[in-house]
Amino acid sequence: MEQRQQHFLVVTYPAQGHVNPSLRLAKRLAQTTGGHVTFSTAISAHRHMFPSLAKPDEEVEDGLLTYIPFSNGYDDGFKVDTDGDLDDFLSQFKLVGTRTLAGIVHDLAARDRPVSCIICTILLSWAAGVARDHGIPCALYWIQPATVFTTFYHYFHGYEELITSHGHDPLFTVDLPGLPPLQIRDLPSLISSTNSDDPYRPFLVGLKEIFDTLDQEEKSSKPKVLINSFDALEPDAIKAVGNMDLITIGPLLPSLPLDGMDSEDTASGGDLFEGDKKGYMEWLDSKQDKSVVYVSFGSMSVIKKRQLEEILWGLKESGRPYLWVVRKDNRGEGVELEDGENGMVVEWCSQVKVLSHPSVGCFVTHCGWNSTLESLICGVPTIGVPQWVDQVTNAKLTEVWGTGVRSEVNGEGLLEGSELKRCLEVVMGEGERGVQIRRKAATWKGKAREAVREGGSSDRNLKTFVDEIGNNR
Ligand SMILES: O=c1ccn([C@@H]2O[C@H](COP(=O)(O)OP(=O)(O)O[C@H]3O[C@H](CO)[C@@H](O)[C@H](O)[C@H]3O)[C@@H](O)[C@H]2O)c(=O)[nH]1
Repeated sequence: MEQRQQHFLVVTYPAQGHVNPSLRLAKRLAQTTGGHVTFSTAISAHRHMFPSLAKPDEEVEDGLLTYIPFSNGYDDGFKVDTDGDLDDFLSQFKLVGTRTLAGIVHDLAARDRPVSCIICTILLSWAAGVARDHGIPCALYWIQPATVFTTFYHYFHGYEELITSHGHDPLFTVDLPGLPPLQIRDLPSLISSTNSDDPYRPFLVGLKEIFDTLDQEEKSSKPKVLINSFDALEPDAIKAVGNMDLITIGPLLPSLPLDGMDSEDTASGGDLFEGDKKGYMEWLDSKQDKSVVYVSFGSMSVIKKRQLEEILWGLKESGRPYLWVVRKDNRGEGVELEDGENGMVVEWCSQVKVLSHPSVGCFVTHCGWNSTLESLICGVPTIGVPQWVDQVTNAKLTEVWGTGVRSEVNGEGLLEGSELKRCLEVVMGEGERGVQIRRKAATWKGKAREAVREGGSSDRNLKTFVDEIGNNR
């Protein structure tokens, strides 16, 4: 009997840090299998990915992927600060999302394109229920480091009390099986935070649901978790949860800027924000190699006025040219930032292109996992200014790899301009430490590229995963 083509349905949360790695995986799957891949995020993100659609939920076909959005009940988007309670949002998301995703799976089957595997990212554990109801295998795609996965695993399996009871002691060291010693300040903020009013706390409930789902699955088979990381980067963390298969398939980029492939195609193609029209790439062309400081705190961080002023002061004092991404909606009220003599401020850029540019010498980053991987594969050393969730752990990891430094904040949690200036001097200056950091960044660039190259560890892992899904049908 002729084997049916595989059809992966990749489902993701409607945020830039989730859309980018999911879209990259979807494209990789389509190229690897030659089969159908459908990408599905909430309408609130889909409408920004395709701003010219007549209807915000319209299906899109681009020759490689099909894009079909689901509704989560918030088709115009949701912001915690202004639109209400995160708890209500997540419950509604689950309720409406379950129904509308099930509708998509049903419709695809009716169109003779039955889904053979659902892959979902974090915070969407309910998608596993949709898969189960339709008799379809489901895999979790963990879009943060294996170290963070393992940390949460241990937190939910016996270490909660130890971590919580030391929440007030940032320097207390926790030994979690398979991980290097981590201080409380290095653990994801959702579990180390002592602030019981943290508006983001409901995310922890969402994460618990993921691990409950995996525990449930483990009763009948070894759960498979795809991880956007690579073997050489986190060898111990990957093996630290023996009852699950952590399958590294990263670092996934839009189209890999591998040697000979530093093409136009380093744009992600899934931007939820409008790119700045300023000629920042030409501006970079005019600068010397490795001289520019690139500053970006991802898609979500809101930077307060005082913090912006400190950063501006530090950048100016360092005397180095800088390219700084600060969207208007992500800066404190009343803050005006203008292009300076030696610096350019943009609303949104094509980050992988920027990091691939030879004139960029340092990335001042909030350490979102995508930014961390992008800096690694482009060989750009980092100064970590972590804000929340996994970012503190990611900043710690860059120090373990030797590719960056973590900046220190003052008693008010503020990165002072003088500290930024100091870090820039460490990373970009001629001192011994800077030389070593830059050497390590170059080494890890090579290892990251090796992993995703044809025949590399991540490439092999993805192909094996695809074959296993195919064989089990
Ligand atoms: O001007 C810009 C700025 C950013 N980006 C891209 O936006 C993405 C940002 O992702 P990330 O660096 O992970 O930051 P966040 O958007 O903050 O991501 C959220 O999601 C990540 C994955 O779960 C977590 O690691 C972070 O902590 C969380 O804040 C990256 O791919 C960047 O290349 C651009 O293309 N242009």
